[in-house]
Amino acid sequence: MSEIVKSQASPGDVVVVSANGNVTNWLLALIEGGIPSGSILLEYFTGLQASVGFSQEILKQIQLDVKAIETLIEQSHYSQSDVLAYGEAWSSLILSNVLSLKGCKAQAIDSCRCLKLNTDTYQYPFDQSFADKALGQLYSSEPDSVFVVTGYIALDQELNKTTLGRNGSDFSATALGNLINAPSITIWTDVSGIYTADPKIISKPLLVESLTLCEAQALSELGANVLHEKTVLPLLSYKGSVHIKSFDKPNEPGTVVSQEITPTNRVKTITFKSKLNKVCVHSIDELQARRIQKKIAEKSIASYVNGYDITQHKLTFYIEKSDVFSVTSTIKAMQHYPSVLLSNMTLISLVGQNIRQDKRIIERFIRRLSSFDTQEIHYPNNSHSLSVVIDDEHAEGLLRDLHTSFFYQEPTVPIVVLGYGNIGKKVIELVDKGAERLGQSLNRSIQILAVANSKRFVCESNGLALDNIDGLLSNGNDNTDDQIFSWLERYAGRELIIVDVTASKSISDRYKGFAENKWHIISANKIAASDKDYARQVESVLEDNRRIWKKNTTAGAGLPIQASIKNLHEAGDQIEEVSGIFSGSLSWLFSEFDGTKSFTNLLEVAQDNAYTEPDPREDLSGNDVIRKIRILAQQLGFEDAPEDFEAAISDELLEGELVEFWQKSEAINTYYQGLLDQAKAKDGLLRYIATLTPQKLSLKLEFIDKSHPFASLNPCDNVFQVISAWYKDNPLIIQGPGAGREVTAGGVLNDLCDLLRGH
Ligand SMILES: NC(=O)C1=CN([C@@H]2O[C@H](COP(=O)(O)OP(=O)(O)OC[C@H]3O[C@@H](n4cnc5c(N)ncnc54)[C@H](OP(=O)(O)O)[C@@H]3O)[C@@H](O)[C@H]2O)C=CC1
Ligand SMILES: N[C@@H](CC=O)C(=O)O
Repeated sequence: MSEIVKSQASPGDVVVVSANGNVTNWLLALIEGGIPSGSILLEYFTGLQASVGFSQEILKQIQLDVKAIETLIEQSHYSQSDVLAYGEAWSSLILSNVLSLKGCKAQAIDSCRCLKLNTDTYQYPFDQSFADKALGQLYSSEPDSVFVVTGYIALDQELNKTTLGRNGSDFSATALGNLINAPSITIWTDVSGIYTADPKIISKPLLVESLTLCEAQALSELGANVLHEKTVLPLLSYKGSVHIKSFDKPNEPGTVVSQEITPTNRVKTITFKSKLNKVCVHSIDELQARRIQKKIAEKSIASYVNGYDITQHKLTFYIEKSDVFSVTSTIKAMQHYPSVLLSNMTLISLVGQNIRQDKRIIERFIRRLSSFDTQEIHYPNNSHSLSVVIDDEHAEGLLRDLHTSFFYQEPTVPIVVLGYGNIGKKVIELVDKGAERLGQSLNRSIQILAVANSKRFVCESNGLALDNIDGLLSNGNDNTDDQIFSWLERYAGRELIIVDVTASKSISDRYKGFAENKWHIISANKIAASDKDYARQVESVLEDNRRIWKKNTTAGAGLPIQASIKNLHEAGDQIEEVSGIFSGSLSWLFSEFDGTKSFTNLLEVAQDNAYTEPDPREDLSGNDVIRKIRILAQQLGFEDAPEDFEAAISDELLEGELVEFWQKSEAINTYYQGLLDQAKAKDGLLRYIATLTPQKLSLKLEFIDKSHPFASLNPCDNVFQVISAWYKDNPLIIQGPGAGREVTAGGVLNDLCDLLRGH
């Protein structure tokens, strides 16, 4: 410790010390008769003198003090505080002496010279003017010294020595730091700061870099060893910074307690207090209950989960086993009758600024508890903690479970969603609703960094709040020239997922750049995937960069056709043919179109239902299905087969701009009425059928018999009939909705899960 003080302290700095080693416990044992003499103290200090080399005079002084203590105790002529105060006095003498011997001028100071307790003032426990006067004198008489002040001891209002209870030295330190307006206070301890959980139970807890004052206070009220409740008290009015560091690893950053109130809404740490007993006091009113609580607090005894039941007139709380005797006798002395209801209980609490205002944290907490037999959930009087009581036997298991759940999710891979139309909006809605569950099942948190449409984009490095993307986009950044990619440059080379739910060629042209930037891609946009040469180039860069391209929704929306082909292929099956209906919009249109409503009328409905492409001519021209055929052909190894594709509409009806297309409604309706009449005349049905074999890729608008396997589909269904070596006489059929918001967005989320699972 002397090396740390020497390297870090300057003249005028205050170092507050507690008693060395076990000294306070030995002094107590001497007082209580647990040990017959002070020889253990003498042995200890003789050893210490040999190892740290403080002066012989100090050792002699300690020997005299120990003799004096023994005599006082023998004569029963002492106050406990006076005896205990020796521990800190010796400590400050030794440290100041060792510092001086090392060339760092230091003075041992009795804290009773500067710390005097105030009358019952909760917020300002010490007398400021008393401290100002004493410290002012010290600074002027010893301007070039470091002051080594005894902790744990102060004067009471009658100017008698008094002890400050458990962790009293830390309390003295924060109190003195506050009284002298120190720019910073460092609490040196045997751990490197505050951890996400007790390192004795959790093998690899994370260090908490910073705590807000509210978090520190909540933590201290839950019995944290490093930050005692009283220690935090002076910090409520303190303006400087507070650090918790390890004297074993002084160069590590430790934990900072900051005055800033940053509403991070996340769990920072989980506290664990075991071996608690539940005490209950029956038949008392609320005022009596408060008096009991006050009395217990005055005895510096921590009580937890305090609750007064107004209907049953009873007070319940938990205390440490070692405090049971003192608490029950105190209550009995107040003419009430306590009973100890439960023993060996543990209090586990989540702590984080405003976590109680985040229903997802509460839901996750409750969900984790459901697999444990817990005693009671407790909502403390602040919004920064959430507690549960469980028996000691199962407590460590619950702590491990909670710790994994709240801290061991792998860091999120940030996601960017390009396209905020039918599918993009639904994807974000599903992520927003399911992020919690997804995070749990993937053990990764999901975070969307940016969302764009063709005009605007919004971004937030810490993740966007997903419940108001419409509002954010309306005031978002200009994206008319794909400006989002300038913002995204900072992520080049970092893992990121691009979700392309546009139908844009300019975006698909960027896929190679995405791959070069080491970004994963999830596409519902079929343009890049259907261009075999370009797709190969993209795949090759992705492979070099160990990144993934998921594109299941580019054929069959959410149906598992691509995965099934891949699995069969990998398992050794030989696929000979895949045929079926691959257009959701045309499947729906040809099922619904019976002449009662005009075709263009139905086309508008299909568009409203998000079955069509943004430009429905892409569906009618066959382009959309052709893309799907080419995507599947690559997976089947049929990509070089000759193509024979027919549109589902005559070419002249497609000519011109989209508005001109809609102006030709009459001609379009006449065209389809003609086809319907032909189908009826043949007692058949109109279907747009794709067939893939190694010899040919074809797409045709056909009249099929009503008994044909592709005849009786639900409107909008896709059907994929797979004939292979294993599925020869009885083909494999994959059938279901082939277009629509939910199924497609669901498919995109499936891709996301697969990607995050590394499939
Ligand atoms: N609908 C379905 O059932 C299925 C659709 N898909 C595919 O999903 C994709 C999206 O379809 P859908 O949501 O219906 O189409 P929408 O037209 O509803 O949405 C497309 C979105 O992309 C945006 N956009 C266009 N260009 C850009 C750009 N350069 N940068 C950022 N955003 C851009 C549009 O912006 P703005 O709003 O400003 O126009 C719009 O928000 C299509 O590729 C489609 O083939 C795949 C399977 C099924
Ligand atoms: N427009 C497409 C939507 C899905 O890819 C279709 O009709 O199938």
